[in-house]
Amino acid sequence: MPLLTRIRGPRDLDRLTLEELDQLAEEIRTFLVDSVSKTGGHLGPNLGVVELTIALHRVFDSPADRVLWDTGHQAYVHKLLTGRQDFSKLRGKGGLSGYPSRAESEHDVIENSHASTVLGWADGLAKANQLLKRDQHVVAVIGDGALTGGMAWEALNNIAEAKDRPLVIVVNDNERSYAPTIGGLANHLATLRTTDGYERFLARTKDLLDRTPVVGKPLYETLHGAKKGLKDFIAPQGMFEDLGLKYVGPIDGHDVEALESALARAKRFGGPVIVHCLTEKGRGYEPAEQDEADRFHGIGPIHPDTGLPIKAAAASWTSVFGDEMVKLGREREDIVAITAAMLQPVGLKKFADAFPERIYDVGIAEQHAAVSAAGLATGGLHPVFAVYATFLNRAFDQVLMDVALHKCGVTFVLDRAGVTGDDGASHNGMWDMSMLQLVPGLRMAAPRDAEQLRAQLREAVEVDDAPTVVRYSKGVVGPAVPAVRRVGGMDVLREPGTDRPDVLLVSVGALAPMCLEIASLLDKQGISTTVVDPRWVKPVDEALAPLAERHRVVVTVEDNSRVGGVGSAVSQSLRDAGVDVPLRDFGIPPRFLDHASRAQVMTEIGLTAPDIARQVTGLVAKLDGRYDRTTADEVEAARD
Ligand SMILES: Cc1ncc(C[n+]2csc(CCOP(=O)(O)OP(=O)(O)O)c2C)c(N)n1
Ligand SMILES: CC(=O)[C@@H](O)[C@H](O)COP(=O)(O)O
Ligand SMILES: [Mg+2]
Repeated sequence: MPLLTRIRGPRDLDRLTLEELDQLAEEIRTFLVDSVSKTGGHLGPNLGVVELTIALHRVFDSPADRVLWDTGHQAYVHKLLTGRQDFSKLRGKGGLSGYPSRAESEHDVIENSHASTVLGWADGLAKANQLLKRDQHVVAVIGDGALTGGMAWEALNNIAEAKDRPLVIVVNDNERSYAPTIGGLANHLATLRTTDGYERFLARTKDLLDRTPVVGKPLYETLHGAKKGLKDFIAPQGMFEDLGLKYVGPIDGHDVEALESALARAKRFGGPVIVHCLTEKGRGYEPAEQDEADRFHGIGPIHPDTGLPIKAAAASWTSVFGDEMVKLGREREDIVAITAAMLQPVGLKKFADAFPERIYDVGIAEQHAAVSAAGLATGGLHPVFAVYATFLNRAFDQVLMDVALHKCGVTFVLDRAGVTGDDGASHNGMWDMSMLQLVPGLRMAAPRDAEQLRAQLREAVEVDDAPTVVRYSKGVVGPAVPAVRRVGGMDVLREPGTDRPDVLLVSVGALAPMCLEIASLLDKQGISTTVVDPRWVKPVDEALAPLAERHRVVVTVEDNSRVGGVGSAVSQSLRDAGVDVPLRDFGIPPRFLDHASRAQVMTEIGLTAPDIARQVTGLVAKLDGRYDRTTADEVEAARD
């Protein structure tokens, strides 16, 4: 009799026997593989937390108690057990989010997918419970990878201070982020893992003594009672206990009974307590268990029986970057690379294989990566820090005050810039070109195709007295877009034969093909358009003002927030140059975008050729004093 479909909420777990719980775990794994192999998603992390999530929801009473997830990519099982079992459109428009979502469920709290924040949330909630005398347990699940993030230690420092403030921290230790987790913390967790922990000793002793009841029970009670001395003897003080946190573990993270026992003890403790659980990423699905790269951390659709991807990988922006980095590494010994626990996803694996002594994986620690890069540059090297655009947000101050203030030659390569879509609001790389406009001296490039990516990366690493940024989209790199001619540092991609064209369209980065389509649509309306790619969007090229002056209107199009982006910078630059030409900037609206495919999101926010062409047509019509809906509707018709 299937069990999973009979679980409508966590309390339905209470009536299950241990055998039924094992069956449920098996059903969940089968469900995850069947479903996520179709939709793509974080299969490996979720296969690793099946028993842990079951035990959490049996010991704690969500939503009365709060169960919090760090990063949230491993919350699929949590969703299955809290009334959400339709994964058919996971991460798709109208489907379940790939992360916790308050709109989906009262069981969800943290929606963002940025790592290392859960302990901060938990600290705040625990403080609120204490002040408001609320009888609520707070449980925070954090992975070993997320524990390498600085914010986690800021929170732990606070949590450890209040011995009387209940808070359960579950360390989900699978020894991996994508790749094996690096650093001193990982080594310490390994020590704790291998030390025959007090809990395991007790469990073994209990098991042994249960088999000899006459001697067993009193002896077990004595051992349990002598726990302080025994524990110190068996399990040397770990870092967590040195901090003042009670430590329970290591616990087999796939043994529901052991997990429930440990979690129940932690629940009763009455202060901050760490439950160290040992899990296996990808557990129960052989292709994932065998995958040494990242245990199927995040996958696209796969053949469930083999684990092989349905679609062969095409040339991506990431792979173009990775290949060029290897060439650069051969040409220049001073070039080193940095990743924040994402060596493979940012395309630095080949560089690492070629130059193992010149790659630094700093863990999920983007702030440290930026400051360390300032140190590397000051030490005579040229660091290239490759990171997803959205994850650089948290290192803004380090870029500003450590790298830029000290005029360090550091190159930041921002992958997944612009709308990414299916990973939801917190993953879109939509803030970088606004945020980095603020950094004095920083130079920023947005390549339009593979050739420009290679060229602009090379230009960037030549700069040794300021931070440089190269940012590009997620996924398959677009078609080559040739230039008609170069003006200043900019490439003219298309120009009409007239002396004073109507529109100067400033095309930023990977949107070049769309901008050329806009120009074609405008042609149909009798509107002449010059398309220019600035290549380096910061600082604004001095040649732009005189070029703009020869047009009736300037239009900018960028895959970044409209607020403070390239459009704003161009507008300010033209004003400063005394060029009084109307400007209309198109970009991402300053709001959080729900998960959907990139194309669906771009359509929804009107960042498409027909939408922009229609609006520009209306703008030009207004200039001609002949604006009416009809004109705009004509372009609407041009969509087809
Ligand atoms: C600030 C930030 N940097 C990078 C990432 C990308 N990322 C997502 S999950 C992950 C690894 C997390 O490892 P861990 O916390 O151990 O969780 P596990 O996947 O092992 O369950 C990384 C680096 C992120 N989500 N947030
Ligand atoms: C949870 C997380 O932050 C990463 O796993 C992210 O989902 C990966 O994104 P890509 O799939 O674009 O590499
Ligand atoms: Mg991990």
